[in-house]
Amino acid sequence: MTLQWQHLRNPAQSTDGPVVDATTLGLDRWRDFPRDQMPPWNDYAEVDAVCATLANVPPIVAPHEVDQLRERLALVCEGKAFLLQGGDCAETFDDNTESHLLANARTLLQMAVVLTYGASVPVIKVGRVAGQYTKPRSAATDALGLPVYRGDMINSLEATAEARVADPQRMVRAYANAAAAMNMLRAFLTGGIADLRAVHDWNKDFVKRSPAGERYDDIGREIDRALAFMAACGVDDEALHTVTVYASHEALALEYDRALTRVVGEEAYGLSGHFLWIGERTRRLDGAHIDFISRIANPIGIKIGPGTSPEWAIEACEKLNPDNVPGRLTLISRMGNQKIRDVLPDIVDKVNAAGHKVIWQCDPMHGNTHESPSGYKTRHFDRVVDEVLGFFEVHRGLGTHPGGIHIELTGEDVTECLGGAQAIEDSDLSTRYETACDPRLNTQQSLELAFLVAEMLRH
Ligand SMILES: O=C[C@H](O)[C@H](O)COP(=O)(O)O
Ligand SMILES: C=C(OP(=O)(O)O)C(=O)O
Repeated sequence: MTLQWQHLRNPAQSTDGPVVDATTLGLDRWRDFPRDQMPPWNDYAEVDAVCATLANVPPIVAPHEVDQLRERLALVCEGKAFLLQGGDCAETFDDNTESHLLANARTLLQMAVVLTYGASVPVIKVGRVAGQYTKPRSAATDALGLPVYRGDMINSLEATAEARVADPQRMVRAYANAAAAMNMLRAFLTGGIADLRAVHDWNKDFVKRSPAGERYDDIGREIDRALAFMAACGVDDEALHTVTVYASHEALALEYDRALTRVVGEEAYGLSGHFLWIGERTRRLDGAHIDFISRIANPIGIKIGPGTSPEWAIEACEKLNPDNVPGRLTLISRMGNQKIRDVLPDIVDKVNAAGHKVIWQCDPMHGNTHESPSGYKTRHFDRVVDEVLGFFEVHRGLGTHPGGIHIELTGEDVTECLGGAQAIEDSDLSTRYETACDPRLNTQQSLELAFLVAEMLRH
């Protein structure tokens, strides 16, 4: 099955200019609604000044790319493609390096190859990248009694009271870092690294020696043979040499996302990223985040935790996708492996029965976090896999499409999540525990998961 390229409108090339303005589109109505996880800004005049600057900068992504992603996601909605979304829990300015970005991108591409090859399904690739600089938190203070770290866009991870003050200037740094990341990814992904002929180079040395790395290399050899066959037949296609990875982040610091919103023609586009999502902690239907995201044309996601009712989900669909556009809305379940089989079926069943076109995506990370005996925030690979299994079981049972997975991962050899073929134990966590917030799957664990998901998709 191949993705059908459609003719895409490029509103940025329109000479007509906006035909409606921000006020008509209600882009600032969110300011009047209750807002959870508010960044503790001290100086609102400075916030306004920063936003005025960001309102005039070139955006991170382009409107036609946003439209393209929505159209591709429509295929996921129709059961003809799979959505793979992943990246850091929290991007940091320090780690916004070429090597880190490429390592993460390569891991995502490896997973995509395993899924595409293993399940013969087109895979839409979306990174948690170029903007994932904010974090919702459970408490306002950390274990030391300091204001909690809320992501590099807001304050610093450094454990001092001074570093934890929310600094509006960090939004400018976040923008600059996001722009640099997006620029680099665009250049590299179309400039050879994503070429399927380089599929073996994506396998880093530390992964090659793992069982998942070996299986991956086997696929690589089969792809080599297939490419040689196609070349011999004279078949070549751009899709074999370049890849599109879209950028996504949680729309949490609304000042930032609003400042990077542009009105194009009759619509507003949140151009801080292609795909924006609202988290479990900020999804109140009468709140600021839902209002803001309801007014932009991007494909959007909403995290749904174990406390979600089918009625809530239906109301969210009505509010966020009143025209029932396929590809517009993704419901990202993050229930925990022990709850998904009980809570998700009713939601899927009723949303479906109400006729709402949504993508069902599974985030098997956020419902499975616990503190290890040695005090690390961690997740066990078995529970992650079990939640994905549960997700597939629910959809198989209802005859609906398990549309995608949403993972916190890194291309580094970290030890943040327990288990997997490396059998990471509690005593190993301290070896390379590097996340700024939540534990991520390392490359080997990510690949293992991709093989398992490919099998689930195949069946
Ligand atoms: O990534 C998600 C949240 O920011 C995170 O799980 C909240 O973590 P906390 O409970 O440590 O605040
Ligand atoms: C905070 C996140 O998730 P959730 O809102 O599901 O907790 C996240 O994905 O970074």
